[in-house]
Order: sequence, then C-alpha cells, then structure tokens
Amino acid sequence: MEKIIVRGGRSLNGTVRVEGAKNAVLPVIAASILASKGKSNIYDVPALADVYTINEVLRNLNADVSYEDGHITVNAEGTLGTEAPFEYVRKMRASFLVMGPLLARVGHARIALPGGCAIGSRPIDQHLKGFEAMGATVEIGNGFIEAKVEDQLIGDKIYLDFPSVGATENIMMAATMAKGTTIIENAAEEPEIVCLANYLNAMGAKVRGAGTGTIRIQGVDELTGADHTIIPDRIEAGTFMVAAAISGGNVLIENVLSEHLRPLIAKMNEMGVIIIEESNGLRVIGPEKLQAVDIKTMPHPGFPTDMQAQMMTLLLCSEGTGVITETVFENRFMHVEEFRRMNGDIKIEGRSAIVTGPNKLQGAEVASTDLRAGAALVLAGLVAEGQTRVTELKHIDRGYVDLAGKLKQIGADIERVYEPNESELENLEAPAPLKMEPNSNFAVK
Ligand SMILES: CC(=O)N[C@H]1[C@@H](OP(=O)(O)OP(=O)(O)OC[C@H]2O[C@@H](n3ccc(=O)[nH]c3=O)[C@H](O)[C@@H]2O)O[C@H](CO)[C@@H](O)[C@@H]1O
Ligand SMILES: C=C(OP(=O)(O)O)C(=O)O
Repeated sequence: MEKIIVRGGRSLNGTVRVEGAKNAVLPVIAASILASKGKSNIYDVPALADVYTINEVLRNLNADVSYEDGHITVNAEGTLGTEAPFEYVRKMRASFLVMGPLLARVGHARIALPGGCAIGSRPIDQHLKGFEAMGATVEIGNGFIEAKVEDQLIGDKIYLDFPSVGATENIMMAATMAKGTTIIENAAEEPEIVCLANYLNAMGAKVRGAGTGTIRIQGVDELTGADHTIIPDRIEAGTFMVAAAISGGNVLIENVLSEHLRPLIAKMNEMGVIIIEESNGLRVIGPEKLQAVDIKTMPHPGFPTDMQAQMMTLLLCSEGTGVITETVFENRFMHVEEFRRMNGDIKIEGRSAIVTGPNKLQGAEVASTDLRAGAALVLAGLVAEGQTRVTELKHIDRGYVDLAGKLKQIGADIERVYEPNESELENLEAPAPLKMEPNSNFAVK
C-alpha cells in the first residue's frame, strides 16, 4: 500500500504551479464527443486518475483519444457507442457526464447508475428531469440508466431545484444540438461551467449566460472539434494557500485566477492570512497566529465545499472556535474522525462541525476518505508533532498531481512510499510452494 509520510514543523517557502482544473477538464472531455467533424485539442490537462478514467470512457464509446504532456486530442468523427459500464462510473461519478452529449449526438445512452459515495448519496434526478423535459424517455433497471430520444431533443425551460454543477453541465451539453432554445434556470454559476460553455461555443454552439443563474442554449445542427485551454484549478490553488498559511510560510502560487478564489481569499484574510496578488500569481504569507472564523459551504460564488476539509485543518490551528456548516453535501464530514486521531477537537452537530483551537496536532496513521479529506490530512501532517502517515492515496490521486512532490518542492518534509500492509506482508513471507516431482512422493524445493 502506498502512503504519504509527512513530518511536521517546516515552514513552506518558494513557488508552486497549479494545474488545469479537474472539475473543468472532465466535462470538457465529455463534451468533445459532440463534434461529428474535426478534432479537438485540449490544453493544460492535468495528469490525474480521473482524466485517465474519462479518456477510457470515451475510447469505450469508439472515440479516438490521445494524451501526452498535458495535451489531449479527441477525434469523435466515427460512429459512437452508447454505453458507459460500471467499471468506469464506479471509479468516477463524472463519467455520467457523457449522457448529455450522447443524447444530443446519438439519441441513446446507457450508463451505469453512479450509486452513493463517501460524501453523500448524490442523486442524479436533476440531470434526468432535464433530459425528460427535452423529450427523452428514461428507464432505470439492472444497475443502468437508459435514456432514448425518438428523433431529436427539443429545447425547453428547465428549473433546477438546486444549482447542481453536473446537471447544469449535462443539460447544457444535451441542449447544444436540440431543436429550438433551452433555458436552464437556477443554473450553477461555477467557473467550470463558464469554461465548458466557452469550449462548446468554440465548437459552434450557441450558449449564453454561463456563469449566471440563467443559461440560454440555442440548438445548432452540428458541432465541430475545437481548441480549448482549461482554467486553473481553484481547489488545488486553495489547498496550497492553506499549506502556506498553516505552516507560517511564504509561497507564491502560480497559474491562478484570483477572481475564482474570492470566497476563499476573503475567509483567509479574516483569519489573518496575508494574500498579495502579484503579476504571476498569489503570494500567501502565514501569520504568527490564525483567528477562527465561521464557514458555510454554498454553491458558487459562495464558499466551495471542495475546500471545506482543508479549511477545517486551518481552523484546528486557529485561536478560538469556528463553526463549519456544510450545506452542499449531506455527509461530508468523514475526515473528522481522522482529525480526532490526530488530537483534533471537533464536535459534530447536524450539518455543522464545531472546531476549537488551537490544537497541538499529533502525527498518526490516518486514511483519506475522499480526495479533499486526503489533502486536508496531508496539510494537518505539515504542522503535527512527529510523523503522519496518510493512506488510501487513490482518492488523492483523483484530484492532485503529485501532491507530495509539490509540497516537498516548497520545503515540506514529505515523501510517498510503498509499505506492504498485513495481507501483502503475508503474501511476501509465504514460503515458496513445494514442487512435486512427477510420479514421486518426495517434495523438493
Ligand atoms: C466533477 C465535478 O465537477 N465535481 C464537483 C461537482 O460535483 P457534482 O456535479 O456531482 O455536484 P452537484 O452540484 O451536482 O451536487 C450538489 C448537491 O446537489 C445534489 N444533487 C445533484 C444533482 C442531482 O441531480 N440531484 C441532487 O440532489 C447532490 O447530491 C449534492 O448534494 O460539484 C460539486 C459541488 O460544487 C463539487 O463538490 C464537485 O467537486
Ligand atoms: C467531490 C469532488 O469531486 P467529484 O465530484 O469528482 O467526486 C471534489 O473534487 O472534491
């Protein structure tokens, strides 16, 4: 089993560069199969496990996908398949984002039901409500969702009960080639939605209003492959901002768009962190003492749920009591138990976590429960006394390119190692099987 081992106590200094955003690149890659003509070139693609998974989903649908040095080329000119099996959807829920493009392009999609995950049940009813409003028939059975369109999707007005990021993206992609105009109301406003809309428009779509609560999509007959660069990852940037702040360091974070980080910058400023916008990035300087604040996660432009666990680490090291209220996901406090193993003082009351600090965190063996929880535990390790060993790295690898290597580059005492666990050790230590000589009762080694 691989582990990240961190020894706390170093202040981080230097420069670190942020990758293209995971949550922007996945819908963009899914959207690339909308192009029945020409190739798409997608730039600033991070080398993440999720990117490899969505590439496999596309290849399984008969698209031609190549990926090298942060650059993906997709050619989806041929006849597309219609199925995304459970082996991909199980690894990454965003695989479901091919449903909208497939309905638009082929009129048929059969995708394994995503199921629950560590941060909540995560239903997809709002995606399906949108497809049905546009004329698709949806059937659920044998662990699959199958959607079909008789002739062509038809534009409609769709009001989302919650500004779901995935539902906004899926419906937006489906609507690009629908007959007439589709209006999504109470749409998600995240920067990743704007990144996707820009790519769709470069392909020839007519999407207006992305980044606001109302998105209008006028259907067109066909889309063509286009070139597109992915926006920087605001959550990876935020994770390094916390690393600098918590360690009392001074770090320049390059390739960031500070307008995407406003809620985080505001909260960190309230806590006493110094953040300076420089021409090539954000400089983050950790203060001697951090002040506790209250945080409530909300859809954009509210405070991002994907920074909740990392901010809990910062609160653990702050003076006073801070309350974190998680309103986006029903069960995104799995990391609290792990923080308690590191001596963290946290109480859970309903959807709120009450964090009292400052805590003298102690190194321990802790498990990532989801990708941001994993990153938050690594951050805690930066300041904990002794050694912190973070396991279940498959979660971290979904969303961070070489997290340990990048933190090491700015001065952390950190390494990623392979250590066999008990069952692996048993296999290693098992005696070599005895070989029997043919027709003999004697065993020889
Ligand atoms: C790949 C990607 O971009 N992932 C991000 C995306 O996830 P994702 O697109 O899955 O998140 P959503 O915005 O859809 O989900 C937000 C909330 O709405 C609920 N919901 C969603 C859809 C639906 O049909 N019905 C429903 O009830 C979910 O269970 C959740 O409680 O946005 C989340 C919220 O910012 C982020 O945490 C994820 O990192
Ligand atoms: C929850 C996240 O991602 P996903 O929706 O892909 O699980 C995340 O990026 O923090």
